[in-house]
Amino acid sequence: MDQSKEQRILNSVSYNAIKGDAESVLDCIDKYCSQKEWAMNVGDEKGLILDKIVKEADPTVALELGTYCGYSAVRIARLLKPSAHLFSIEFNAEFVPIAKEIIEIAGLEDKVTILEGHAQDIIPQLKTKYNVDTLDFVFLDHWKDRYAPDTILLEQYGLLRKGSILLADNIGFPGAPDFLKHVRNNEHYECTHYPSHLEYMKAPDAMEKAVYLG
Ligand SMILES: Oc1cc(-c2ccc(F)cc2)cc2nccnc12
Ligand SMILES: [Mg+2]
Repeated sequence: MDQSKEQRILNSVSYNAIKGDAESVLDCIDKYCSQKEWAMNVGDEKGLILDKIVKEADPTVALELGTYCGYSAVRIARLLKPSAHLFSIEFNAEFVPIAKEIIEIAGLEDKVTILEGHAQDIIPQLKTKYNVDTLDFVFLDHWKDRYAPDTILLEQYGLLRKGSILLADNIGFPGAPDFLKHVRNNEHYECTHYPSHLEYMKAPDAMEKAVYLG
């Protein structure tokens, strides 16, 4: 059976990246996806915004919704302090082993736990099954119509604390209007908009930071 695009991305990382070097893994994926095959990684331009917010948050416990090939998991985990951990939720069973392998090539397998399933099923288990207290940072990068309901789940399950930082990808394109409606003009959130561009393209996109105020 023909290989998938995601398997081809893994092949490229496995062949070209330096084992244990997260930067080289990111560079390899960005090179492959800008020169060979477009893929929905957050990419190098929006990746710099992600880096900035992760450094600002300096999270002990981070959550990512939408692992895909593990690009943003590597991007986030490479910035985490020794005691910190990233949980990443992915529902597509084909992507999970590819992301695990890419994260391992980056040498970050101890910092990242990939949870396979739908966010709406896993979020309710984070405290009980995964011993999470509250989340310091959440990166939303899964299906856009799930940003708002999953954010509400995070609130309802007591997973956000005063100062928890949410960062959402694709606010420009494909867009997440319900999420923006939920966090903007909401006394419980302080929002900041970051205009950018769609990964590896000239088309406009944006990210939104929403700090939970309790
Ligand atoms: O960053 C992204 C971009 C796109 C996407 C798809 C098709 C286009 F034409 C343009 C952009 C989809 C995404 N789905 C989930 C998480 N992130 C995504
Ligand atoms: Mg995205």
